[in-house]
Amino acid sequence: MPTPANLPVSITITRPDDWHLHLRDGAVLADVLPHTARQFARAIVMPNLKPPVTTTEQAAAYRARILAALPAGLQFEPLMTLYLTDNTPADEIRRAKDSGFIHALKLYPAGATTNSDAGVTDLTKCYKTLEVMQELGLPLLVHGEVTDPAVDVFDREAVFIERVMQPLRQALPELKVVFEHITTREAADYVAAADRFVGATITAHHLLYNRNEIFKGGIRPHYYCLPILKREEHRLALVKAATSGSAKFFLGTDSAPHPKGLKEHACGCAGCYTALHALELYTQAFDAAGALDKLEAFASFNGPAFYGLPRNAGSVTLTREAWTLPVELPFGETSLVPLNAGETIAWKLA
Ligand SMILES: NC(=O)N[C@@H](CC(=O)O)C(=O)O
Ligand SMILES: [Zn+2]
Ligand SMILES: [Zn+2]
Repeated sequence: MPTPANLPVSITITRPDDWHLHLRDGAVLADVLPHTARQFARAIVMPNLKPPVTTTEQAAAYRARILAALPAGLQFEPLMTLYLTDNTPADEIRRAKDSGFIHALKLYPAGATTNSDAGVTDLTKCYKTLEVMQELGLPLLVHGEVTDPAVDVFDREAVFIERVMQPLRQALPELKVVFEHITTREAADYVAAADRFVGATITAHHLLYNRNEIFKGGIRPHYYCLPILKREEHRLALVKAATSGSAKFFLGTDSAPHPKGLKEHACGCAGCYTALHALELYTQAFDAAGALDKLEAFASFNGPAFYGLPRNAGSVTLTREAWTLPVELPFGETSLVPLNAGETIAWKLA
């Protein structure tokens, strides 16, 4: 189809980063890492391995395995994180900061999501440790959902704001906090109204889809992730936040690979694999909002500013050029189904 004359046919932006990524470990690393490294110069690497990455020593070893899996010719810097537990000692925070390669700690409320069993049972238990993070300027990244089974799964993020976020920010007002993968109007409003110590990542899939997508013509497990897709009004609030020009919102794909057999399953895993085409999906979302001019700050400037890191050198170009995604990808001994498998999308990374 010819492109109408008034639509931009390409966009060039400073090389972006992914501020929320799951790379997993072992043989599959080499299958997923090149997808990310092709688009992004750096990524905040999530620590929810089995067992979780809880010490600086473990993070150093994991970082070395990531770099060893990087194909020659690709430049990529993994920004490591530690998994916060009820017992993370203050000394571990100092070691993490001194390492130079650990950029944050991650809060998984115990039981909230994939590999969160070793997560925090009550955040107030961690306040002493968080105080040291505040002092050293090491951000806390939060999976912002309560785990109370009495709370409806669609309300868990909004309730987290009241039950965890507000008391935390009251107790430690200068602790840098990233509200990860926000999915609701409540979270977008909360972050927009907060001071400079709070930021948020937004995924491409939460910008593009509402919860209807999970149930279109039958149950579609590849659209199941946590926090779960919400109503259209929430998607619109996320698009508004991402395209607002506010420096508090930045790109975080939450690309989360799971083997095909565990997604297409009676009790399927949560997580969408978008690393293959993330930048194209974000471009599509910003284009649909008429806000391509806001993509660069969201993808390439706001994240480094929040983390106190320099912007990347170099650039990437996307063209309005339709291409069809593979139906599956290699994933160690098994296979991986990307989000939008077999579908044609409108933008292509050059
Ligand atoms: N987002 C997801 O649905 N899953 C993530 C975990 C997470 O980010 O919560 C995963 O590790 O699979
Ligand atoms: Zn999460
Ligand atoms: Zn995640």
